[in-house]
Amino acid sequence: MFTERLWLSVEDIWESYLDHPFVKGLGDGSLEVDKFQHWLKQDYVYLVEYARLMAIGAEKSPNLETMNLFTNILHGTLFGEMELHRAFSKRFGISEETLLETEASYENTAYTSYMLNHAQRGDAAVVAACLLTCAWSYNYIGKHLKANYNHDNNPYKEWVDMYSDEEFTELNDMAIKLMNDLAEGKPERELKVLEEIVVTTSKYEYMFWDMCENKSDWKKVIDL
Ligand SMILES: Cc1ncc(CO)c(N)n1
Repeated sequence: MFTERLWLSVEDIWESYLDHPFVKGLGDGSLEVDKFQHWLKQDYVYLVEYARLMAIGAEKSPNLETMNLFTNILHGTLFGEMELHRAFSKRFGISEETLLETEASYENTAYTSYMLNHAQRGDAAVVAACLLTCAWSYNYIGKHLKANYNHDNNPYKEWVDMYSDEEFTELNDMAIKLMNDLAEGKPERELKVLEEIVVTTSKYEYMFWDMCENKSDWKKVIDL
């Protein structure tokens, strides 16, 4: 399967997430709250752009089954995953309006613009390649944290639970199925393009963790 080949080219990058201080801090609960809040806000506006990918994928779907997969992932993102963000923001006394007013950091915009640009000019397989890393790598991290840390007193327990649970795993399985279905029968030249997108989004994921660890935003670049 195509995703088995993809795994070999991203494995090292994904391993590095597990050593990242932000991810480790989520696992053992030591992550500073302000860094987590930075993730919460940046990720909320990230997910709005990410959801657009699935809408583009639905529009470009060659058949009903593919359309069902794209829209199921779209629904799961808006009404499943984003509920986690809304629940955490309530705990911190941040309203949804405030979350949505977040100015995306340049790293955030670079990542979503990269995906949306490829999705808009590519076919449904390209859209599937754009969205794959997000779902798959968070599920990979969630499962790793669930298996390797004790979460009894971890304030981020719900984070680990959600990204490792059955529902999110199903969402990820749909993203993997989409990729394999749509890559089937493609010539090597096109598979290489899809692979490059998955490797690049994997690097962007690392950058996103770093952005949250450093609480990077436009204010740090130009404070006007
Ligand atoms: C940056 C980023 N990547 C992936 C996911 C998982 O969908 C997320 N919520 N945020």
